[in-house]
Amino acid sequence: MHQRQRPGPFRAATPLILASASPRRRELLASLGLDFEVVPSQAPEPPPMAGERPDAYALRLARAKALDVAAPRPGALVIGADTIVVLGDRVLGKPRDAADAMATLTRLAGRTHVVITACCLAGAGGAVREFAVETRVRLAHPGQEALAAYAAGGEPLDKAGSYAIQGAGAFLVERIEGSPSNVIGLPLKELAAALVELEAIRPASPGPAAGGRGPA
Ligand SMILES: Cc1cn([C@H]2C[C@H](O)[C@@H](COP(=O)(O)OP(=O)(O)OP(=O)(O)O)O2)c(=O)[nH]c1=O
Repeated sequence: MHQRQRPGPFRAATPLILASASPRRRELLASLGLDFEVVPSQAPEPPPMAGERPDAYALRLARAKALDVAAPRPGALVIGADTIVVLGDRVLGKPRDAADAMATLTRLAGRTHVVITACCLAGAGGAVREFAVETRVRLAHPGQEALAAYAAGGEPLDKAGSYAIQGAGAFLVERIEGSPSNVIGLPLKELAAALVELEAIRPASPGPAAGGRGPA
């Protein structure tokens, strides 16, 4: 699938591929103004290994997704990412069903957790840049009834941590420290900086509306 370019602060300077099936990641990357292909990775997402740090785990999955898509596609820069929710030292992935979502939300409610999104930028020769970004999120406890209704509503099902700050799940969010886009699936500030440094993207030239002085 091809994501058409739309207005935004950057332009692609090299062919870019987003190795993701996530519509949120597609939207976030497109918001930068970039033209790119979408090729979801078929890499498996195994659970963390014993003793593996959460950021190392997220990086391992992001790398597997990027390399899976990059290997047969020379000349492109591939972006792979993985988002996990971490409470204490426990990694909470996507829920199996509404009951599992309710169990996760009950654990998270009234507490602060960390959302980690790891990104791997890779070419056919291997990974060229990797980083993991953390955002701290404190969820309120709105009461069991509201939690159960939200868990049953469907939105939590494909989301790490069983909530979506960009959707109805915003009603749960008491405080967020760090990048909001990182929680939704891509840390846009860090990703744009890495892509600029690799000369894979560059600032877009300002359109006619920018630059000149408007009416006083
Ligand atoms: C906490 C939170 C997670 N999420 C989403 C982001 C990710 O899409 C998802 C975590 O799953 P991931 O396994 O990171 O990604 P994915 O399976 O959706 O897509 P792919 O592996 O093909 O790239 O949870 C939100 O959209 N909003 C939120 O507030």
